[in-house]
Amino acid sequence: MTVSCSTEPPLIRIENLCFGYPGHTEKVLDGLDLLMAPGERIAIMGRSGVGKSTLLNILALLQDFETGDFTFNRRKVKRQGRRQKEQMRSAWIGMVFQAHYLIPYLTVRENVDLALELAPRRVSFGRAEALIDAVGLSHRAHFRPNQLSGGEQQRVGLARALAKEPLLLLADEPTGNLDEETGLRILDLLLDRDMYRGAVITVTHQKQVASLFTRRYRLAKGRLHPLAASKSSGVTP
Ligand SMILES: Nc1ncnc2c1ncn2[C@@H]1O[C@H](COP(=O)(O)OP(=O)(O)OP(=O)(O)O)[C@@H](O)[C@H]1O
Repeated sequence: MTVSCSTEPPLIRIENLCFGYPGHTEKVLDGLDLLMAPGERIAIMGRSGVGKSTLLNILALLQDFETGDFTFNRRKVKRQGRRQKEQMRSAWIGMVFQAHYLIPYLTVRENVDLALELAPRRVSFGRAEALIDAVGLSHRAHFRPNQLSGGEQQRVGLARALAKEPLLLLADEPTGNLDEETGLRILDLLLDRDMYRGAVITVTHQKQVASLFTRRYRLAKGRLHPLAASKSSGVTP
C-alpha cells in the first residue's frame, strides 16, 4: 500500500527532519523524509549507533527535533506544547521499547486491564484476555512482573501497548529477547489485522523479521533508504 493510492490523509508526514545531539558535530538525522498511511507496517534496519532509537523517540513525541516538518494525524508536532504531545501520545501511540515500564505491584492481567481503562476510546470487552492469550501468557496472568522472565515482560509490554488500539505502535526490537517460536508468535500478533488494525513501525536487526513487513528501510547517513519490496506482507496471508 502506498500513500498516493489512499484517499485518507497520511498518519505520518515527515519532511527534511534534522536532529543532532549537543556536542556532536554530525547530525544523527539529516534531511529524513517519511510518508506513512494509517495501518501501514514498516520495518527499519540499520547499524548500531545510526540513530534508530533516536528516530523512534522523535516518532513517539518523546524527543524534540531541530528543523523540518513532522505532521502526526494532521497535527503539526512543532506547534504542540508538552501537554498536547503527552495527550497525543497517550491517545494515539503505543510503545514497546527495551525498558518495559510495567507497574511492579500489578499482575499481568491488571497491567493490561489498566491500559484498557486508560484507553481514550472504548475498547472491546474481553480484549485483555485475548491479548494475554495471544502473547502466550494466559498461564502467567496472575503473576507480577518480577516473577516473569525478560522475554515474558516484553510480551506483557506488547499486550499492554496494543490494549488501547493505538493508531501507531512503535516497537524497538520486539523479538530481540525471544526464542524463534515465541518471536514468530509475537510477529503474528503484530501483523494480525484482526487483533490490531493500526500502523506499526518496528526497529529490528533481524532480516527475517524485516522481511515480514510491507515496507522496509535502512537508516543510514541520517535518512531512510527503501529496501527492496518484500514478497510477503505479513506472517498470516
Ligand atoms: N542522549 C544522548 N546524548 C548524546 N548522544 C547520544 C544520546 N543518545 C544517543 N546518542 C548518540 O546518537 C547516535 C545514535 O544513537 P541511537 O541510540 O539512536 O542509535 P541506534 O541506531 O538506536 O543504535 P543501537 O542499534 O546500538 O541501539 C549514537 O552515536 C549515540 O552515541
